[in-house]
Amino acid sequence: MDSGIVPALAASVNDQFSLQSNASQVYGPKQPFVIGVAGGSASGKTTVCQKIISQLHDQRVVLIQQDSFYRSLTDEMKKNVQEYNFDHPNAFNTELLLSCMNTLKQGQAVSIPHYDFKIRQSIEAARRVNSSDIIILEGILILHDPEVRNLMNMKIFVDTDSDVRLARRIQRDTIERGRNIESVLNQYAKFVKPSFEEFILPSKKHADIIIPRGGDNNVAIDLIVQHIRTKLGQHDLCKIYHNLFAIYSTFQIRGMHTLIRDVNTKKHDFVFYADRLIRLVVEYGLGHLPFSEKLVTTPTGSVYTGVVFCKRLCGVSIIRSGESMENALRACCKGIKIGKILIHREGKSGRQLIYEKLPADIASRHVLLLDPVLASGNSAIEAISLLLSKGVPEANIIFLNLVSAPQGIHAVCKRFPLLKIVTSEIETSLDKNLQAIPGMGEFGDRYFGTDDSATSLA
Ligand SMILES: Nc1ncnc2c1ncn2[C@@H]1O[C@H](COP(=O)(O)OP(=O)(O)O)[C@@H](O)[C@H]1O
Ligand SMILES: Nc1ccn([C@@H]2O[C@H](COP(=O)(O)O)[C@@H](O)[C@H]2O)c(=O)n1
Ligand SMILES: [Mg+2]
Repeated sequence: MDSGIVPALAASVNDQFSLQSNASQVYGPKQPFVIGVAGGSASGKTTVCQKIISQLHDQRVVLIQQDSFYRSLTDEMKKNVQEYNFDHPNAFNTELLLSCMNTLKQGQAVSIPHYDFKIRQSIEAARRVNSSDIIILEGILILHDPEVRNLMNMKIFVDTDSDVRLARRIQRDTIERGRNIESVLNQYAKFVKPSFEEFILPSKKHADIIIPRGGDNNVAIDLIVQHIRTKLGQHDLCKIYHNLFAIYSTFQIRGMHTLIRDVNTKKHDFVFYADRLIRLVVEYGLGHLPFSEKLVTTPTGSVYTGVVFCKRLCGVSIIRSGESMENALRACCKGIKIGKILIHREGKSGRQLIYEKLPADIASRHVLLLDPVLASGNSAIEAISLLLSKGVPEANIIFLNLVSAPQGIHAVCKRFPLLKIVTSEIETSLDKNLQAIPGMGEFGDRYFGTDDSATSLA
């Protein structure tokens, strides 16, 4: 199949993001993956970026536009705006762009200006932008400057026929940028076309990938997204540990995580969205129970080939946060027995079992172990060891979390390779206090309203 994608210099894609193949690398310091998207005006750069971002919905992506770094025009220049070349490299504040990009590459937040095309004015530090796993830098001249090019792990050139670009530009600039047809045509002939030929077109040779037809080229966009995913080594931990299952992320799930992770979220909302996520984790976890085939007859007289899940189940919550997951489990499994374990934390690594109340016949049940946060794994190991000592087969335990830190995953998955962990998101790391990062604070305090700050916000 012809994708229409041209892998111009595919081998030159910087390999610093090559697939991480061993566990210790997964949570080591990692630099953002920077993608540059260049091309003539109205070639479809912004459209292509939006499509890439939408397909990478389970990744943290930030879009930086070279347009934001346009220099403001003085009043004098504005009077003669028809003489100003907005397509020349000097029209941009490239020093500021480089400094912002370098800060983002170091993983730090930065303030980006906003450029108003209608009044041709830049507003300094208008938008606070956090660094991300992926940074997309888009603009007509981002492949022109060698220093800007050097920032990139992947360089894309959007190649669209010049007639199509002019037609789109007339439409866009008259509708969105407050121009009239005559001024668009004059500017195009005087500056846009000559600068395209002098600066933009020659920069195409630096591209790793050339996309003909821009945003219409879905095959090319799919291939680019696949390549980015491979380079990022997404879901590496799931590849390493076949007993780890992360829910497939959607914008809905990211949105709920955004709310429960936000320090300013009030208790009521925290509980509401945590409950929604917990319900998803519980449903997904139940899907990992053994099942057998079952045929049923529908009201139309047809036969439906279905499944029936194992019914000998119980839940075990690790007090106190784990209790927040009990309701969701009860809602999914009517009348389910739920046991409890209380583990006391002593210092950084010490754990002591304080209390247990488990169904007497637990050894013959499948156990859904409940704890919203897997951090170091110390409490989990204590709880799982107790279940094993009661005769529960390791393969009959499904450990349900909202978030799991890599360190906890390594500790639990290595020690109990037959048990399954089901989680809604994998964290970046643990801090020195053994808190999951980015995390969501003390889950139990926020959920049950025993946190001072949460109570005051409620
Ligand atoms: N494949 C396409 N078909 C039709 N219109 C398009 C297509 N791609 C982009 N456009 C329109 O053309 C204009 C310029 O596209 P845009 O993505 O903003 O280009 P650029 O960022 O390269 O200037 C926009 O109004 C956009 O909606
Ligand atoms: N005040 C301005 C600033 C820029 N332009 C034109 O915008 C084009 C770049 O934006 P794209 O989304 O099309 O890449 C560039 O060609 C400038 O001519 C402008 O008209 N007025
Ligand atoms: Mg654009």
